[in-house]
Amino acid sequence: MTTSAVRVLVATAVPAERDAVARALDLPGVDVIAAGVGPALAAASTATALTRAALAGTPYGLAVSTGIAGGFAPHAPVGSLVVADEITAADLGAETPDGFLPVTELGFGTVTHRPPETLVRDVVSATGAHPGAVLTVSTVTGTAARAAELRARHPRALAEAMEGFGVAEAAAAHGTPVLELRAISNPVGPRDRAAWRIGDALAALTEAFGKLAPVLESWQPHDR
Ligand SMILES: O=C(O)c1cccc(C(=O)CC[C@H]2O[C@@H](n3cnc4c(=O)[nH]cnc43)[C@H](O)[C@@H]2O)c1
Repeated sequence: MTTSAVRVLVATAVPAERDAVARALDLPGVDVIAAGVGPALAAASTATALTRAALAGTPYGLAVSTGIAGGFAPHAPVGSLVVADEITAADLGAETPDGFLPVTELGFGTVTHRPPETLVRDVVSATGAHPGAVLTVSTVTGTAARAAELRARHPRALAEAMEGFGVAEAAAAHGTPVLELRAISNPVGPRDRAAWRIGDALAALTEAFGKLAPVLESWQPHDR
């Protein structure tokens, strides 16, 4: 028996990232959208796309959050790739005199989604991406102190970006597996926007998705 490829929704934040991915991924059944910046808009856009496809009788079997990201030095240098084995909302919770409490410790919701292990392994093999935790933040880190605080709370964190958890929440609501792949454009730390290597990171993203095409074409949800 032959199995057909699952439909894949790839969500970037901005059009430049969408175009970098689309340059390498021209496959039937793969849609690449610019879903907006930040977890809320990413979740809304992703949920809308997933719902539309489901109502049309052509549901997606995988949602991918991707784009550029900040990397935690020295683990994820500029120009490298990171694939999330854990997508964690790093600032969803409450500040207390004793430190940060995630919403889960307040008795609500979830702060982590885990992509399928086999898919993460396949992405590592195909692209050379480093596997680790990718944090989702609503505020880009701008100081060394905040970077150190995040790493202390999440010792496995390799990168931070602003959309992964939103895409993952939307995917989870549809029972759809999720993946997050990031190309590092800047170190997480003191703000120096002029030093962001956006062009290099977008080129790395295009190269990665070129290598990923056969992985996405052959992946099946039961491989989870
Ligand atoms: O100005 C441009 O040409 C341009 C091209 C592509 C992308 C951008 C963005 O500004 C994307 C914003 C997007 O990037 C992620 N990101 C990148 N670095 C970090 C970081 O250090 N901390 C958190 N997020 C980061 C994030 O997902 C943003 O949505 C501009």
